[in-house]
Parts: sequence; C-alpha cells; structure tokens
Amino acid sequence: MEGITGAEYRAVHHRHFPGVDRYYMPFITPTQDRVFTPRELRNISPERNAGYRAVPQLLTKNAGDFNWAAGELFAMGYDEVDLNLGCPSGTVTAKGKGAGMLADLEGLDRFLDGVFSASRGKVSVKTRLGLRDPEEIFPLVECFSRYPISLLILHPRVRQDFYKEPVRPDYFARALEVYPGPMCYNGGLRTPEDCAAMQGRFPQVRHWMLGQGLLADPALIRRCQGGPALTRQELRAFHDELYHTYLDIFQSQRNTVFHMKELWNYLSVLFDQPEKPLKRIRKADASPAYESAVDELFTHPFLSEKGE
Ligand SMILES: Cc1cc2nc3c(=O)[nH]c(=O)nc-3n(C[C@H](O)[C@H](O)[C@H](O)COP(=O)(O)O)c2cc1C
Repeated sequence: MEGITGAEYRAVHHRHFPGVDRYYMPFITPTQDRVFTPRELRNISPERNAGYRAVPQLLTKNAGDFNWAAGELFAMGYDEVDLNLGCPSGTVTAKGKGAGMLADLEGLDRFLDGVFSASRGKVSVKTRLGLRDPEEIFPLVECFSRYPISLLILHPRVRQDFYKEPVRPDYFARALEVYPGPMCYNGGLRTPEDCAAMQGRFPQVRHWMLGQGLLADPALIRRCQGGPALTRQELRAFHDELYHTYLDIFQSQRNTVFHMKELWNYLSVLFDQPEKPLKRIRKADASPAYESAVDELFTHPFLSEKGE
C-alpha cells in the first residue's frame, strides 16, 4: 500500500508476524526514461526484500514501459509482476492509468496483448469491478480471459466507490463463475470472522489479499489460523523495530515520524480511548514529542483486553 508497506515495513512485519505468503509492493510508475528512481530502487532491491516473497506492482498504461520494468524486475529475480488496474486516485485515473484503464476496454485489450506477447514471467492483475457500474466486470472478465494472467486479484468495488462504499461480494461471486483462471479476493477483511465468512462463501478461492485489516492488526493472519490475539508487548516490539529501522534508513526524525503517523491511522483502533495521545502523535514532528505520545498511548489497554 502506497506510502505504508515499503521494504522496511515488509521486512519488520515478516520478522514479527510470519505468515504472509506474498507481499504485494506499493505500485511504482515506470516512465519512458527507463530508469528506476532511488526511492523505487530502495523498495524493489532484492537485498531489501530477502527472506520473504515479494511481488512488485506496476502502474502504467504503456505496454512498452511495463515490459521494460517487468524485464528488469524478472532479471532481479522476481518471479511475478503485478499490474495495477485498481488505483482510484483522481490524479492517476485522469491520466487513464490504474482504475482509469477500465474505462477503455479496447485500449486495455491492446495493452494486455502488448504485455503478454512479450512477457518473460508471471504477470498478475489487480482490478476493480469497473469505473462506475459493477456490471462492467463482465466484459472486463471476458477480456482478461484471453490472457494467461497468473492471478486475477479482484477488489469488488468500482472506482467511484473509492475505499468508502461497501464492497460488493455478490459481484465477486458472479465474476468467479465466469472467469476461468485463478482468482484472489480482496476487500474489507478486517477480522478473523470476516475472513472465515468469505472463505465459507467462496471455498474454491485459494488466494486472499489483506490490506487495511492487516495494517490495523499485524497479527491478523495468525488469528485467522486460530492463533492468539496480538498483545501490547508484541505491538510495542514491532513498533519499536520499525521506528528504529526508519530512523536508521531515513536519517531524519521528521520523515520517520511522518511514516509512523500513517501507520497509527490504522493501529490506533487497537487501543481503548486512543484520541488524546493520537492527537499528540499527529502533532509530533520530531522524535521526543512522538516517543512521549506513543508511550502515553501504550499505557491505554487494548480494546481486546478490556472485555477479558
Ligand atoms: C493508503 C492506501 C494505499 C494503497 N496503495 C495500493 C497500492 O499501491 N497498490 C494496490 O494494488 N492497492 C493499493 N491500495 C488498495 C489496497 O491494496 C486494497 O485493495 C484496498 O484497501 C481494499 O482492501 P482492504 O479492505 O483489505 O484494505 C491502497 C489502499 C490504501 C487505503
């Protein structure tokens, strides 16, 4: 997820909470310059992604740019590259990229033809149901069916739903009936109960992608597998290692605190009455203020501990 689940997050998460079988990276946008930026290189370098399976994701509407970047990534040793057809952001869709590509079926078909006729490795696709109308998924699935997509990850919302409107699992069910290849479900899985309910509904689906639910509870997969709930001590250890890793890499308290704030937007739901210290975290712009606010938050009980 853009801005949050970079290489540092993935490595620290994997060390503390093993169980993710593939981390999909935040998208990178290849350009005609045919170079990765230093920031992109930090995210994709194989050394920083060692010890777990990572899948780089590309956001582009140009098949030549996709093929160049995918070729470089396969040469680095990645065995799968993902295509982003889901990003709903206005600046992305206005350029006809991300979910914007779903608006032009013929253009998408030409793009996929250009990608799959040249591809030297597995290409997966992350998509939404369409731009405005969920019925758009049916012609889209027909188009996807013509290509050897290694995994079709379907987030059952349209672009206009952004991340706000409810997910539409009924449309996932209908797409599953007609799409012949492997599919992955993504969207709104926040608790072990959510995961169990969807797995019960779609027993034939073998791939499940977690997003915001895993950010809010880094131990969600362990819990889905019947393991114990996250403890405050575990969260503290995870937090502290991530925070110190960022300080080392960025050599900037401000940048580190900025990154940690993004994560607290999700993690704060674990605590009882997080509002006051959370406000202090959001105001902090250097380590002393940030650390003191985090210490305060960790004196609050976990919501899960309250009822016990
Ligand atoms: C802040 C943010 C950044 C995201 N960045 C990406 C991204 O880079 N690539 C991608 O495929 N999806 C991205 N997503 C979408 C998520 O991967 C996921 O599809 C979406 O949040 C729905 O699933 P969830 O309910 O499990 O989070 C992002 C979502 C958010 C909220």
